[in-house]
Amino acid sequence: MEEDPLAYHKSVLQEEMLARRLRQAGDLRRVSQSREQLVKEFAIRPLSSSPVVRQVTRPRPEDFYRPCYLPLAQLKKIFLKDLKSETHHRGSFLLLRVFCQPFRGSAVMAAVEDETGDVDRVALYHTKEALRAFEVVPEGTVVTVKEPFYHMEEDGRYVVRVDHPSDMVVLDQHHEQCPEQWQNREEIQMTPLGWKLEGNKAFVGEEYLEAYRCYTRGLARLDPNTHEGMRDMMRALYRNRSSTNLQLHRYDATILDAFLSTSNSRDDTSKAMDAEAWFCRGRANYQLGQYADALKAFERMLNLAPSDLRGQEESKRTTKRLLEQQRGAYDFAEIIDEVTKNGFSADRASFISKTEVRQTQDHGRGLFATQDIHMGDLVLCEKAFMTAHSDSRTPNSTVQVWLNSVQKVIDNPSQSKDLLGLYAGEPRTSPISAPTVDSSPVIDTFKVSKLLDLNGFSFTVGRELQAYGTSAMMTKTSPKSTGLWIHVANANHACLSNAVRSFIGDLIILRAAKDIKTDKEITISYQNPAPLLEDRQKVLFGSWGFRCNCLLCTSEVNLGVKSQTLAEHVETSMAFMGDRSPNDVPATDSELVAMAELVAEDLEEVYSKNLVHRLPCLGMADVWQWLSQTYCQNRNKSQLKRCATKILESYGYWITVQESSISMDCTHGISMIGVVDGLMYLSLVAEGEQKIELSQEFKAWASKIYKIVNGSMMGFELKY
Ligand SMILES: C[S@@+](CC[C@H](N)C(=O)[O-])C[C@H]1O[C@@H](n2cnc3c(N)ncnc32)[C@H](O)[C@@H]1O
Repeated sequence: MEEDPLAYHKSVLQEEMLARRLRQAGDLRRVSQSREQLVKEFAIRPLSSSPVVRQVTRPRPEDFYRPCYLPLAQLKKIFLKDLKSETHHRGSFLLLRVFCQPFRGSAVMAAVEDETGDVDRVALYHTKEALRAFEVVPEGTVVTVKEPFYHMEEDGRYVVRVDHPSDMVVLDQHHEQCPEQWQNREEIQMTPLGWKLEGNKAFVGEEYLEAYRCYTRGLARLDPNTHEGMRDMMRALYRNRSSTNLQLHRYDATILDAFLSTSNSRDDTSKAMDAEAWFCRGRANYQLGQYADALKAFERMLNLAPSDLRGQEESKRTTKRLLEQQRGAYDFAEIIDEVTKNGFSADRASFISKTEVRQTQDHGRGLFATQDIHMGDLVLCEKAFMTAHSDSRTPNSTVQVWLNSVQKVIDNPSQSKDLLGLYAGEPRTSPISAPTVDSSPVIDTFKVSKLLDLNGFSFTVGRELQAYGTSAMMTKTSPKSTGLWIHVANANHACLSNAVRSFIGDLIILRAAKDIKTDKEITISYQNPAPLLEDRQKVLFGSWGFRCNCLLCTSEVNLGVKSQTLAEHVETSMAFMGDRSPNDVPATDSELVAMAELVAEDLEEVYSKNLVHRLPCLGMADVWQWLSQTYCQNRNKSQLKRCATKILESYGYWITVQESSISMDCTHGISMIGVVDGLMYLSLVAEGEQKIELSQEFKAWASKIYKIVNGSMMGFELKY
């Protein structure tokens, strides 16, 4: 293979950089730029207004380090001059002021000074993607960087690198650590009313972070024990901040502020204000998936303001969510219509009550059935914790899911336990919420990156409207998306699984692929099972760090399926079919058909023991499919019947036909679209033989399997 000169060049540079880092590690910082140089650099950078492609990459495990878990009060102040290269300054903090407008590259870059006037740069990684740099750290902001890491970046320049957002604490002007020289006199003298008005101005201008800061400063100026007039001001600031938090998706804080703003007084003005607070509370509960609490909040709101249309609408919407949550009452056709219009987001509740997370014997936690679930039934439907879709600006959806998940739990610490409880590799830990230090939850961003690898799913949005398995479905779709579903993430893998997953917008759907008894573990296949055992194990080990020992995998070892022979036959079969589409095979070309029959016969021979045990023989499914399609075109019904039955057997489904009824042994079946094809061929043959009832029964089975594989019936009639 030819070597890519660019890749080679890049790897040489990386090695040189690493060598430089190692050489300089522990050396005292050398000043590399003056304040004037930085002012110039930062004045130019924000001017680039063209949309940037975010080149944020996920860190390599060898670069992981832990966040600071100590409060500021227990850390020792150091200055920029004390920094050492490639060093985590454990037990210390820097006190800095941002002196230029920051800009966003792969990180938010800020030019900072310390109290001695020394200057440098801070790179803030992993901040919320949607925020502009000046919203994250506006010019003039006073910050502390806890346990700073002084690191050489790709361009060969050093920065104070912040990977865990909680390692940087923004200080209020009144904070005891904020030096007088950096205090803004005008701001210090502003009254709570002044802050409220400033906040309102920012809110109207949709500068929600700024509005939040203003209301917070206003509240900090208030003495809660003052007279009633001031209490009204305090409630107003809380109420306005509650609405602001709602806009910022900070739902925990919305609820708390709304609570603190209610007066429960009976005069009309207070009632109107309290109604607004209950509304915010209800909306926040709704967004957190706490529908029962949301409904209560909207009822309280409507008690105070019975004719409020927003309250009426919200309470109707919430009632629907409760029904979905309790009964799994979904109209999937309606949801598909909605998600295709709404950027692939479904306003729906999760239905997970038929399942429970429990400890398994040897695979950590797993998902278990709390009731009997019939084949084809909905096991669960879960709304995503986070999804992201690739686009030209942010080509990597996994990076977005990672950053937005980190931000989501920083904004809503009540959800941190759900996220951080997911499996992130050995050792397994029991779920705990992120600790709050210096008023902000400490989230280890690297841990979130790691758990995303083990728990995230990649999927393709836009498929919902197409018939499953058609070329339209494969081609008329958006690029890859990534999603995280907290409950489903507990499901373990089996190639021979008893449930199948599918996606509609940001909902994941699990349907039972066979009857599942109460207390049985529910498994899904993490990948489309490849015909060869080694291929399956390679992917599972490479991506999830385990080897599968499901019945299919162990049988292929124990039943002596000779991997080498099988691999050769599967390869022959693939090569044969790869060259020829059945559409191009003339009806008269019996030689080709005979060749395909020989390939199939050889494969049956290799799989003979699997067949006796009615286990799937995935390597021969394609050739039977090819033959079925050819016989179908040639209108050779008896051969079609034989080959279609073989397709089903390849996937582990065994049918017995008695008169006009059929029974299917699905014990070891793997639900894939090929099974639906096989059943529809059989339906066609029966129809040709005038056995209408039998034909209908095959079609009913076909639609059942289609629904399992596709999640809904969308596209079935279109395809068959
Ligand atoms: C998405 S998590 C599933 C839940 C996980 N068992 C837990 O304790 O949270 C994926 C991890 O579960 C384990 N796992 C899943 N299926 C397995 C299997 N069939 N055999 C062994 N380990 C499995 C692996 O450690 C894998 O990386």
